[in-house]
Amino acid sequence: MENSLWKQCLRRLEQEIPDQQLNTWIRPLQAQEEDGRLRLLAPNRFVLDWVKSHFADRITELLTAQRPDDPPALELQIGSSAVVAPPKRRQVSVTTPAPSASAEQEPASRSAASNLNSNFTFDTFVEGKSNQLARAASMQVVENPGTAYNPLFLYGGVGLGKTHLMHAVGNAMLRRRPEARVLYLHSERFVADMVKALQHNAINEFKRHYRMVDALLIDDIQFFARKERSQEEFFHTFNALLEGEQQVIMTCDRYPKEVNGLEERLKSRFGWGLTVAIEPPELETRVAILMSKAMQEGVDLPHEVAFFIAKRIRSNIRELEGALRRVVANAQFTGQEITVDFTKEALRDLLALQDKLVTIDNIQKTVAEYYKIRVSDLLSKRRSRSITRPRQVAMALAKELTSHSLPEIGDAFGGRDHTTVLHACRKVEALRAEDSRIEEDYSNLLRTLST
Ligand SMILES: Nc1ncnc2c1ncn2[C@@H]1O[C@H](COP(=O)(O)OP(=O)(O)OP(=O)(O)O)[C@@H](O)[C@H]1O
Repeated sequence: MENSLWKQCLRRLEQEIPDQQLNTWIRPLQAQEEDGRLRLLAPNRFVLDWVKSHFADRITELLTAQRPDDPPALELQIGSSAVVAPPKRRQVSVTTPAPSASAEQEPASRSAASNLNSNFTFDTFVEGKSNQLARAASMQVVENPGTAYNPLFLYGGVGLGKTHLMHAVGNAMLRRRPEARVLYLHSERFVADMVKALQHNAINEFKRHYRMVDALLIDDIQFFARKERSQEEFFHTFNALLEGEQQVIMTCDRYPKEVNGLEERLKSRFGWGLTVAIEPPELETRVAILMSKAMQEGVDLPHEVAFFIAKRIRSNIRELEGALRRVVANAQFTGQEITVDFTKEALRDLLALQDKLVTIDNIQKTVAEYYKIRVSDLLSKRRSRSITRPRQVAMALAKELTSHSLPEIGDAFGGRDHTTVLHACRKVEALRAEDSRIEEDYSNLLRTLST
């Protein structure tokens, strides 16, 4: 059967490796099997090197386990088995109108035309575990635009910094080469422009406009879903840019393969470059972001206040910024000092709303559903691993997400002692550090419960 070796490996790897890592490193690989050999084609050197150093041994093990008597050889190389050839390294010939004199003389007006937000730079982007890879890949794109990772595909939930990073690349490219043509736009704008061009019989100008850029930054491509004509146009624009080694950066609120109503050929082509997730930031990063935003605003934010806000607001960075803005505005308005008590008061409605949303009841239901067990199991005395682990996770979540005390949490879990809850919290903390599956489960649950 075609690719059966790889399919079996993949099934195992899917159980062993967290989803974000699978999406970035494993799923973009294309497999070819012949004469007892498995050849894996990586879209670029970065993916190739990473797979070689992090996964090749494990893949070899899995192959050997499938055929212990005659272990298949593993070959890793750059390439694509797509029916349509991947982009060639040649310049595409587009008719580029001569730049206008004013644009030549004033790089600033270029950047205005780029639609870039000059505040979204690498300097103002706080690095954390949740965005490390995305940030590193973005910086690489600045170093080698059009060739390092093309396209660069950033995905993740709302308000996590995708747009910020994309603009940071654009701004850095312009700083290096003020004459570069960098264009940022939202996918909706692409669709609207195309409709207008069709109405005015100007589709050729439309094509030319988008194809003459050095870098096209296009946000929220989930908006292309079910818009066939726009996808068609985007597909051609995208191919032309890739062929010309012009950089394409895209963002999306989810992994491209999970966007319904997006053509398969687009989805598969998006994987030719690098696809990286931005995850919700962990507590330390949220604190660092708040401190950095406050500093930019010239506000003296005590560390314990940043910590308090970051602990209570977890859903996304936009909300975090909103909360900070509210506290700062209140302080300026009333002339009071920013303390934890002042912050509690300023954010009272917001925090009350959160408390209402995240109850122990809610946590138990969500955890039970996630692990496919019953809420009554969580509250029971049963001690099998399949029940105790979810129970410990639920207790740790209750401690992290609500303001209930340990005895109260113990009570809510079938009348357990507070030391049992404390033990559960420590156990889960240790497990998260050493077992990536538990870490992934915990972050998934945190995300579900805090949005
Ligand atoms: N790591 C970070 N450091 C500093 N600020 C950040 C960081 N991540 C996000 N932000 C800020 O959070 C806000 C929301 O980020 P952004 O608009 O980039 O989110 P997004 O992921 O594109 O969301 P959407 O999908 O809604 O467009 C911005 O003001 C941005 O500056």
